[in-house]
Amino acid sequence: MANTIEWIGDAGGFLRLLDQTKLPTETTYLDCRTVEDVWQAIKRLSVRGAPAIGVSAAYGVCLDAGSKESALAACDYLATSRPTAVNLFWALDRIRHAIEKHEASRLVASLLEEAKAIHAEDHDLCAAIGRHGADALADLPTGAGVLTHCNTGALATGGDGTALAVILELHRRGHEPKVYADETRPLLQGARLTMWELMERGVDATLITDSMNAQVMREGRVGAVIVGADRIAANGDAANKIGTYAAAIAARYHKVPFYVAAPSTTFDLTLTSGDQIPIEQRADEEITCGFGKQTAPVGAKTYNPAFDVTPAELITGIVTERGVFKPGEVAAALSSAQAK
Ligand SMILES: CSC[C@H]1O[C@H](OP(=O)(O)O)[C@H](O)[C@@H]1O
Repeated sequence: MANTIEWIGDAGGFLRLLDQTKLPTETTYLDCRTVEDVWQAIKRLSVRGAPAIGVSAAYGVCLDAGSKESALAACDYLATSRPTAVNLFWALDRIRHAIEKHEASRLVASLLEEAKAIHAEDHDLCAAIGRHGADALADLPTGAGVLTHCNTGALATGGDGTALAVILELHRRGHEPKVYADETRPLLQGARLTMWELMERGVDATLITDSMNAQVMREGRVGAVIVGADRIAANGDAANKIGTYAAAIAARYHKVPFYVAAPSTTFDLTLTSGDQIPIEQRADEEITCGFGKQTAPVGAKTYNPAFDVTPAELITGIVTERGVFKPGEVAAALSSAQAK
């Protein structure tokens, strides 16, 4: 598996990102030597996925940390790249605290240590999510169908992923999950990235269009749905890639359990409900001219929210590194764990 995110060198080094806009046909890397390079990479989804965005931004600040002022300005700038994934803001806040705490004389080295710690911690969070999620789905019959949306694997995180970490753990344990991957329009993270990751790992995966998922559930092919998240409010409402909400409605109608997998760094407990989650709006061309192919009249108006919010009532359980919780209980569980 190619390295999604890698810091090259020491304090004077740079950030190497696997360019996810080129997958699955090309494995190419972006060497980011300025904060602007990292901002652009996040904005155009060369690096994407809530945890991976946070990790990349943390490293990005290290590219302009010659003074506390420039480092803090880099944090503010990177925070404008994408609005929904709260991991970005969590990681930048942690870097801001490190800027305040450390001596200016060795600031870059100190921030690089903090960014590497954030990266390593996310790797471990993914592993714990994989274990807890596989435990929760252990009663699925061998070979049961598992539907997922967008991409939540190693390409989206600092480790094996969130929802995909659960699927990979089920695979490792011999449950032989048959994955149905939504292609995930308009940027096709499911087709381009999830299928690439699962096929690389030898997992049985079938690509479907987003509009097929209700029919696949109706045909009884799906034993569970598991997706990721970009921001989860205190009541358990979860923002995730557009199309997730429709999958949750179909799952409820067809009595298929619907799980959300996310680390505690994806929770925003300052929000009482998902209505307060900022939803990124993206360019018309992603729909009218996807991957350079004009498929709608030039100048066609679109509505292109990158995320939607699944209400807690449609979620069976939220898989975190601390365990699996009902949506209404997860905030208290995470808060009590943080208090310890
Ligand atoms: C563990 S990744 C979480 C989340 O991020 C993805 O969005 P994007 O590809 O726009 O960064 C998708 O919503 C994943 O479920």
